[in-house]
Amino acid sequence: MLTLLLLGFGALSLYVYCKLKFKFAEKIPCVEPLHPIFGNGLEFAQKNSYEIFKSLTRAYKDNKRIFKLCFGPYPVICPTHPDLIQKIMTEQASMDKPFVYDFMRVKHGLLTADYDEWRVHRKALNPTFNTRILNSFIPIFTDCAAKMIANLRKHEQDDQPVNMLEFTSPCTLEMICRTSLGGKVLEREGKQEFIENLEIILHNVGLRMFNANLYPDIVYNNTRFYRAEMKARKICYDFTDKVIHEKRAEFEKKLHRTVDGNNNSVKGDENGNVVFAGEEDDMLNYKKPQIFVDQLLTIPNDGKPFTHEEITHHIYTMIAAGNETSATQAAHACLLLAMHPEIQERAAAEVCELLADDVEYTHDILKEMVYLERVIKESQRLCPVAAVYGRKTIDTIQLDEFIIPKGYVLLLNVFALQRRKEYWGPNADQFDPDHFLPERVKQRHPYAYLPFSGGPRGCIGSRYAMMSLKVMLSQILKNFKLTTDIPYENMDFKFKVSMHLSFEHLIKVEPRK
Ligand code: HEM
Repeated sequence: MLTLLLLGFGALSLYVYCKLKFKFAEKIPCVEPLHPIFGNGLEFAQKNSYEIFKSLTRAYKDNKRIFKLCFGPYPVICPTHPDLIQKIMTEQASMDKPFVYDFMRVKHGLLTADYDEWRVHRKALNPTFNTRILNSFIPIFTDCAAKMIANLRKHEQDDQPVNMLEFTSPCTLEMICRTSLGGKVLEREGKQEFIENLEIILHNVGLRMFNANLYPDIVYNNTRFYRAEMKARKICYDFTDKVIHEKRAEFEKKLHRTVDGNNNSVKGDENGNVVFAGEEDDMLNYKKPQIFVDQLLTIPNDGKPFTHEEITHHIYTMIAAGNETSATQAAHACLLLAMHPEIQERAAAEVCELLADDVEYTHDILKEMVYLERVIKESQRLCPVAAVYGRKTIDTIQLDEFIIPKGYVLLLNVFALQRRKEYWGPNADQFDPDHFLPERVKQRHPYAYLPFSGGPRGCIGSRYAMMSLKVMLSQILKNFKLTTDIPYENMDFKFKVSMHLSFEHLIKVEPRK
């Protein structure tokens, strides 16, 4: 009897506590069906990641401004209107990331760092993605794309389609590894193991993010996924540690030479990078690619050099954030082009004219690929690889009449946002690159399109991604005609860390005459 009374009292206290704690969200519309104890959690637990994504998208489409999802009593706030999204993206109060980002185990990396650390690191790293540095990467992008084209050529006489992602993935991985760790990184001993184990890490992190039962460390750390992830991390870190140590030794040798040669003074470029003796011309004119790790070794981070751990976390963040996203987006764009022959021909005509006589890629040529840019943007609108992402409040923020306290998760679904007819018109679900004609862009809400997120914590690599995608896609279009048997209406998605097609990118490549 006493036990029953105690249990009853405990349950009542918990109920009252939750009622008071989550009172701020009481009037925010919620998604039905809502279980009295588990909230929406039960429904989610019974679904696979594909069905969860479908229900989430329906909920975002049905709600005009804001709604909530309840996991037990805990509310997750889901804004749907671009005004509210703009506020979230631009206010300091919502600049932090939810706990699931911690599963990546790169706490100093920009993607996951706590707000205070992120602010300092982002300020230091912004210049490492400036236009001149990005331009210094063009020869690397071109070389990696040429290898992808050579591999595709082996299939241009096949009757069977290829899976385009199998060609774009090695290409973007090589781009990101060479621009972040140096030109010869994928020629080193152990590179195959590095690539395979990187895949294991990314896969297992994604698996954990989409399985709430794997969230508690005590559960995950006792699974085979944890053991495989730790083993893979050791192999990858051993590989990159060696590269970073060698780079540091090289940096220190050059620094001594420079300091001695300049009577103990060191010159810096406009980003604060050290300019080494004998390399002034190359470095100040960005003739050599400005490799990310070299920059991390030289730029100050709030007056101090970056530590080995910080450098490692930044490198892995770039690889995790920039590789699969770009590869998948390139494959999506190819499939959409294969499904829309007229648009493909127009884009091909533009790139063939700009790249006639095999001219070398330059910043200006890439800038002139205006139609291709609209194609890429439209493919990011309809098939955004980063379709759902989150923020966490570090202070109270007002969204409409609701005051959201510190410590709550704000969940954004750009897949739903980028297909809303209010902003994209009656053909919102159609592939139409003219959605990005300058006059139409001007009329639209600036936060109705967010494939790279937005505001100060938006993607630092967005221009890198656009340049590398233009090089890859212009080479594919210049060399091949793409066709597919998959009708556009059948495009369907599944959800891992990023959004994927629920089938392969099966495309036939024929030589372009
Ligand atoms: C098509 C390709 C890409 C897409 C769609 C994309 C998308 C995004 C999105 C949506 C975010 C915000 C994520 C969040 O808040 O959870 C983000 C952040 C980030 N991205 Fe990208 N990205 C791409 C390519 C790249 C590339 C190539 C790099 C690096 C070379 C990169 C580096 C980063 C980093 C470091 C962040 C964290 C920024 C911060 O919090 O300050 N991304 N990206």
